[in-house]
Amino acid sequence: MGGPRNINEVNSYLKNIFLDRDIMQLPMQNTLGKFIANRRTSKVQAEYNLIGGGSPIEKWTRLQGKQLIDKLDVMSPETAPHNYYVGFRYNEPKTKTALQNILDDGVDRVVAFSQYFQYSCSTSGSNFNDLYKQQNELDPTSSIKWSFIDRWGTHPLLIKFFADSIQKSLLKVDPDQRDKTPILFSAHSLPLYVVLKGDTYVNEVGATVGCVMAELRNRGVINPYRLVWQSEVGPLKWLGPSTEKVIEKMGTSNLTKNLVVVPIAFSSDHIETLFELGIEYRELAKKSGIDNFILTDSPNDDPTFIDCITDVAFKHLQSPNNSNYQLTSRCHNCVSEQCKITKNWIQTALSK
Ligand SMILES: C=CC1=C(C)c2cc3[nH]c(cc4nc(cc5[nH]c(cc1n2)c(C)c5CCC(=O)O)C(CCC(=O)O)=C4C)c(C)c3C=C
Ligand code: FES
Ligand SMILES: [Fe+2]
Repeated sequence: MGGPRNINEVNSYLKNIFLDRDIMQLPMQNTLGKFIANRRTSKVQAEYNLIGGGSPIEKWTRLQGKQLIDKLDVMSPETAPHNYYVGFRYNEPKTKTALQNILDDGVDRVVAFSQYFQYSCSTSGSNFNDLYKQQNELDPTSSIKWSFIDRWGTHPLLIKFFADSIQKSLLKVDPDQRDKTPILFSAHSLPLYVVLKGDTYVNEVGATVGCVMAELRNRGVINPYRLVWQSEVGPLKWLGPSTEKVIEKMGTSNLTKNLVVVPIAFSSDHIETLFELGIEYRELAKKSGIDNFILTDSPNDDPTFIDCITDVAFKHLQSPNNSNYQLTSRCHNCVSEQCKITKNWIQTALSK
């Protein structure tokens, strides 16, 4: 997604989100999207002010990219030297900027590596659609050989990262309460109509949670757990149960005084982890009677996570077409002409 680097970029960042037809379709989108973005700007600016005045996403993504290519140069000398480019969707450096830099550098082989572990047409799908449009404009003769990493939510090192950080967090609970402490996995929600369209995200987040819990059970961890959904915006019906309501009820019904919350769908910190979970829901938990609210760390530059993205890229370079058929398949009820065009391009690019 990217994020505003300072509060002056919040308005254009929100406009870009509300004008993206892959994430939402509004009547008279050009007018209504801008209107909603303008109305939300001061609220979102205040939230960014509480987390340091801007999004840390570019800092984390560059640290991840740099460490990934350094490791890859050693592991895969036959495909070296490697380089990384950051392409965000709603704020600079956008995909268009990254692609222009790639072309200026004379690169002829590129892996489009989605940093969302779990695929949704509203996130990764929107980015692949944008990538198609930008390359069609800037590189119409297709001088670049492309391949795609579209989902990796059950990679063993990703599972290890989450299992390790949950175990570390449980150590912050008194031993006599530790095994009973609920683990709440929280992911960004989807409007229900997107789920019914056939979007695979909910399923894929569930798969990540299932693998993390299987690993923890193997290690003898017996805690109860739930998967809950955060950050709904606007009047639509969204997938529940909502993170906010579950935290509140767990506290007010006296179910627990300790809670471990795990952001399970984000590769680095941003407003949803730092503000929504770290400030807003921490306060809500406290008010509801949960004294010990423990938020696990986002992957950021954790060494296990860096090993994970390196391994994902390394395996991909050895076998670049292995996600081909899943990525080119479409949601059951997809009516988007753009999805069709992008998926045709991906199919053609992979067979080159
Ligand atoms: C990781 C998964 C995400 C999914 C799936 C997702 C779907 C989705 N989001 C919106 C609308 C908004 N999302 C906004 C912010 C936002 N969304 C995600 C992640 C997913 N979204 C992140 C990480 C962020 C925050 C980024 C940051 O600022 O650091 C916003 C803007 C914020 C606001 O106005 O409050 C909107 C709007 C929809 C409609 C949707 C599925 C269709
Ligand atoms: S909306 Fe999922 S493929 Fe088009
Ligand atoms: Fe979102």
